[in-house]
This record gives sequence, C-alpha cells and structure tokens, in this order.
Amino acid sequence: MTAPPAPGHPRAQPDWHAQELLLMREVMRLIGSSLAPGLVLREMLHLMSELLGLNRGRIVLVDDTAAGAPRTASIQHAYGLTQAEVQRGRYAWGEGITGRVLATGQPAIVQDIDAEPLFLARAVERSQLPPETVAFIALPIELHHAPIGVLACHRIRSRQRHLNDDLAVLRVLATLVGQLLQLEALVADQTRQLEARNAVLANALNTKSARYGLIGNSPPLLQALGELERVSQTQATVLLLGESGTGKELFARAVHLASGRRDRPFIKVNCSAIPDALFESELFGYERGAFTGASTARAGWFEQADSGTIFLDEIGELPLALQSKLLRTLQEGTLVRLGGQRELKVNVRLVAATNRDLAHEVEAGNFRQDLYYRLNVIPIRLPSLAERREDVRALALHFVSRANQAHQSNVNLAPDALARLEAQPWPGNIRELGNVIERLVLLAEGTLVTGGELDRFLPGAAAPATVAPPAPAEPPLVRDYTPAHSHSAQALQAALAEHHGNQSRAAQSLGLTLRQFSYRLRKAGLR
Ligand SMILES: Nc1ncnc2c1ncn2[C@@H]1O[C@H](COP(=O)(O)OP(=O)(O)OP(=O)(O)O)[C@@H](O)[C@H]1O
Repeated sequence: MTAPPAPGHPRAQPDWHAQELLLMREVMRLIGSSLAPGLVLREMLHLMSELLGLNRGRIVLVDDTAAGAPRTASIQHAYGLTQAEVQRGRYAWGEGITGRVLATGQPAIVQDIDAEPLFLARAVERSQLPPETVAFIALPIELHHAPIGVLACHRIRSRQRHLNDDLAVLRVLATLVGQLLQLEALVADQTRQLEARNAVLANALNTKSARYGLIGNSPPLLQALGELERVSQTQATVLLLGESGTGKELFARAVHLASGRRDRPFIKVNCSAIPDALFESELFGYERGAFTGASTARAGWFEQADSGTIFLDEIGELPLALQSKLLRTLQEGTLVRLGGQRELKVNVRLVAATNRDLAHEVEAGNFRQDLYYRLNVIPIRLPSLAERREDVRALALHFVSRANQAHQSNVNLAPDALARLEAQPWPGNIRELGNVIERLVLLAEGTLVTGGELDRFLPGAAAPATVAPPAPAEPPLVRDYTPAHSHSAQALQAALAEHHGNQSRAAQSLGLTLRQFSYRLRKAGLR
C-alpha cells in the first residue's frame, strides 16, 4: 500500500480518488465477512491512516452511565494510539473538541491544534505528534439523529489533498459506523432474547425437576417429593399440609400418578366449594327419589373414583355429620348412597389437603378426632415458596413458557427480572407467582421484560394497565390471588352480620371464596 507522501517529498501524488475507493471497498468487504464490529472498525481506522493519511483515528462512544449521573464518553476503538493513550481518552459532555461534537452534533475542524484553546491533547500529547502544523477533524456518529459518539483523527495540515475531501470521506465513514453499531445493538438484543428462550427450553428439558409437572430442585421440595414417592405405592391415606397456593393439588395428582392407580380415575373435590346441603349427595351419590327432584339415581364422587384416587381439598371444611360417614367409608371400604339401603363396595385411595391446623380444629370441636387420626397417618408438609426461593427462577420460566403457549406470545424475562422475582416475599406462594407471570405475558410492552418493567406487575403496584387483558380462550391458568390482609376485621364482621352469619353469602358479597373468607376470619381472630 502507498503511504501518503510527507510534505516536501518529491514523490508523485497518489491517486486520491482510487485510494478512497479502495478504502470503501475494503471496509465493505470486511463488514460482509465479519459480524464483529470491533474488527471492522479497527481495520477502517487503519486504512484511513494507510491510504488517506488520516492518522490516530479513534471512535469515541457514549459510556453507559447510571440514570442521573453525568454523561461521559470514551475511546472504544483506535488505530495508532498506545494503550495508555486510549485509557486517557475519556471526555465529559461538552468538554474539549470531542465533548463539544457530542453535545452539539456538529462536526469540528481544527486547522491548527496549537492555536485552538479548546483542544485538550488529552489522549495523545502534543510532543508525540509531528512538529508540523497538525489538524484535527471530529465528526458526530449518529443513531436516529442523535449523537452517540465521535469519529476523529489527526492529519498534517499542509498536504496536497484538500481537507474538504477528507471531510467528505469521513462523513460517509461516520454514517457507516453508526449503522454498524446499530446492527450490533440489534444482534445483542436478539441474542439476549434467544438466551432467555434457551433457558426456558433447558428448564423444560430438565426432566428430573419436572417430575409429575412439579418444578423445582430445592431441598424442601425434594424432601416432600421423596416422602411422596415412598408412600405412593401403599394404600395409605395421605394428608397434604401447606399454605394456599403451595401446590397441594399438584402433589395430590403426583401421589396418584406415582401409584399403581395411575390409569384409573383421579377425582378432585374442593370441600370449600360445596354447599353443606349438597355434600352428602355429591360425595356419596343418591338413589332415585332420595329427595325432591332426584328422578334418577346418581353415583357420587367416591363411586366415580372407584379403583382410583379421590382428592379431598380443604378437608377441614367437611361438615361434622359427613365426617363420620367419611370415616366409615375409609374404614370399611363401603358406602351407602343418600336415600339408599345397600352397602356399595368402593376401593378408593384418599388424598386429603388442608391449610388449617386440624389438631387445633379437633380441640375446638370442629373436626372429629378419630377421622383426624385416620387422615394423619402420612402427613406431608409442602414448603411455602419463601422456603424454596431457589425454585422461583425455574417456576417463573415454566409459567412464562406456559403463558406464552396459551396466549401465542413470546415474552421472556431478563436476568435482572428473574433476580427480582426471587427476592419477592410471595405470601400467595406459587399461585401468586403464576398470576404475576400470566399478567406480565399478557400486558408486557416488549418481548424482553427487565427488572425495572417488572415492578408494575408485582403485588402492591398500581394496576398494570387500564386495558383489560384479552379474555383467555380457556379458563385462566391460575386462580386469582387476593392478599390475606385485603379486608379489615370490621369489613369481615359487617359482611357476616349483613348475611346473618351465612359465611358463603358473606364471602360472595366481598368477592372472596368461602375458603378465602374463613382464612381471613381466622387471621383476624374472629374464629
Ligand atoms: N412445584 C410446582 N411446579 C409447577 N407448578 C406448580 C408447582 N406447585 C404449584 N404449581 C402451580 O401453582 C398453582 C397453585 O397450585 P395448587 O392449586 O396445587 O395449590 P394449592 O396448594 O392446592 O392451593 P389451594 O390450597 O389454594 O387450593 C397451580 O397453577 C399449580 O399448577
């Protein structure tokens, strides 16, 4: 390659036009063959020096500073500068020539750096430059019409080549640099999204932690799972204990799936959702004519679960009269339908769950002691989410992928968002986490949710948006979570009084389920 002639040198002038074209062609070729802008930019600065005599080229880019901190910029790519010179190349906004180009977005041409008081000579000291008059050219690098950096270089002022020609080439190069950096940012963004997606898939493939659909590898979860697997093959009744939303239903299914009954029915009964008057007929069925309107006989849940598993959720809500009937069925393996005489044989494995302290209910006379003993043969305590914080990430990724599938969306969580989720208290446990993620997938504005954006979806934040989420095609994946302190003791009492002590109606008037209502009563010390 031809070096530009030194001033006063008798050599013939290079063909500048050909040199410019060569520079452009080489830079384009590099862009086409490498996705790494660092390499392309350095080579561009090198060719600027070799072919056009534009020396010590540097690209100064705006630094990533914390919000509110003063903006600065520093040399990110350079040619012909020592490491120490690059290190020194940091500029405050508006400082010196480089800082001014950044602040104004206007190019600067310093004809003689020795005569320009604004020129800082910060990166390269004057003593390191040739003794002739040195010019400095600096152009803004723009992204969406805003300066994001500066392309600058030195040149010996008195050369055959016009400064204006250099300026024209540098303008093209500065535009090119802006576009390359934009492409780099786009690729980095997409890579981040792909990495987040990859984490979801890797999580889904981790079969060990996805046993029976139960996500998590924390010691308390594994302990509960271990206990479950040890008892699953027996016929023993299992009592699942744990706060609301800890996964009792999923565990009950796991007991069923891990047992020899897995191909037989699994019947789930939520005791808190059945009105007292219907309990017996729902659970044990009825004969024709058992009551007005019973025009045909009907098998109850127990019969339907025959040779399979019945899951009685919220067993603490079972009325006392039914408790003795349930005990008989468990002890003798028989039942009598409502209005019937015949004893029917049933072979059902019972899994029961409660978030109440049953021993306390026994003491208070609300629960039969003999039934309690019968149920409490194998109690398994499910940890709260706060006790298994290390599972939050895996659970969050699981819910994200489930909600993405359900709503045909493609939302991912950035690492800082996952870290924030992990630090939350989660009083509503896994159900609450699932609800937050579902809302977030429906209402997120971009496809990558960062820690900052997560805030508005977390409990306690104002409603995330005024738009109603689109109605899901199927029932929502997760039930709604209302914080346990959502109603004052007075509000609970007033609702009870208004409905003459009828808890179901009082609960309904407050928009709560019976279970949520009675839980709040207990919390408020009213029961
Ligand atoms: N380990 C887990 N892995 C994946 N999802 C889970 C896990 N545990 C619970 N879930 C999900 O969390 C939600 C709440 O779980 P579940 O309904 O089983 O809780 P629960 O303890 O029965 O609550 P409640 O006592 O209020 O009925 C469900 O959507 C369930 O699928």
